[in-house]
Amino acid sequence: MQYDAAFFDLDGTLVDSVYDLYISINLTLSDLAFPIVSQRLVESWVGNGIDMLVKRALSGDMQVSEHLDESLTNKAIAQFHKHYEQQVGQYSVLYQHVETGLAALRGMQKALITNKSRIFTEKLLDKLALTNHFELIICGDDMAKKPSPEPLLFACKKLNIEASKAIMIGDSKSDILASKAAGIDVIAVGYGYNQGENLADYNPQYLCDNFLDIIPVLTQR
Ligand SMILES: O=C(O)COP(=O)(O)O
Ligand SMILES: [Mg+2]
Repeated sequence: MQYDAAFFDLDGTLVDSVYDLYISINLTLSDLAFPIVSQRLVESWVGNGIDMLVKRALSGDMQVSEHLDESLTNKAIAQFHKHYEQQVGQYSVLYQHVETGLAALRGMQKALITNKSRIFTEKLLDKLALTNHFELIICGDDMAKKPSPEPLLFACKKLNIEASKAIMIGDSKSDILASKAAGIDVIAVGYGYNQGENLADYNPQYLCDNFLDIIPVLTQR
């Protein structure tokens, strides 16, 4: 087989998690008397971890305002933690064919590499019965976040495989850039949260519109 291990992103790749994030962000914003924001905007801000999501929400923009007050930011992050801890997994669902696809890859080593914090990742994986699919789970607060190649290279080391024998599957440019920097092939999925970017511009080796389409890429000889 061309690949020995598959590294999966979480939000926007395996799980459509935006509604829980949208609710928790707006509860946070209304606690602080900030205007609430649309689900579409929240979706475009997901993918660089929770602190960044909160900062973008306070700024009302993808580009974080340089005038954000530090104590306000810290308060907002703490409020978000409180709300998301209650909310995580309530309305999050697996994308179509994820269960079938992961089952089809039973013999292959799999790691989950997400920018989401560990406390929320574990709850979400548990609620969706995904935990047992993965030999290794690396979260955004364990080490540098994607687009750093660090979590991908760490996974290669832990699973004892060459970068050229691994492939990453993700929905954002962070996943593609991290893979390229690590020398790992990447499948970009077109159904997730692309942060308003055209993923093809980042030249992933493969582009798939459906989770099942990744299986023949992973299992090709
Ligand atoms: O930004 C997040 O918290 C989610 O990140 P992920 O897409 O890497 O799972
Ligand atoms: Mg993602």
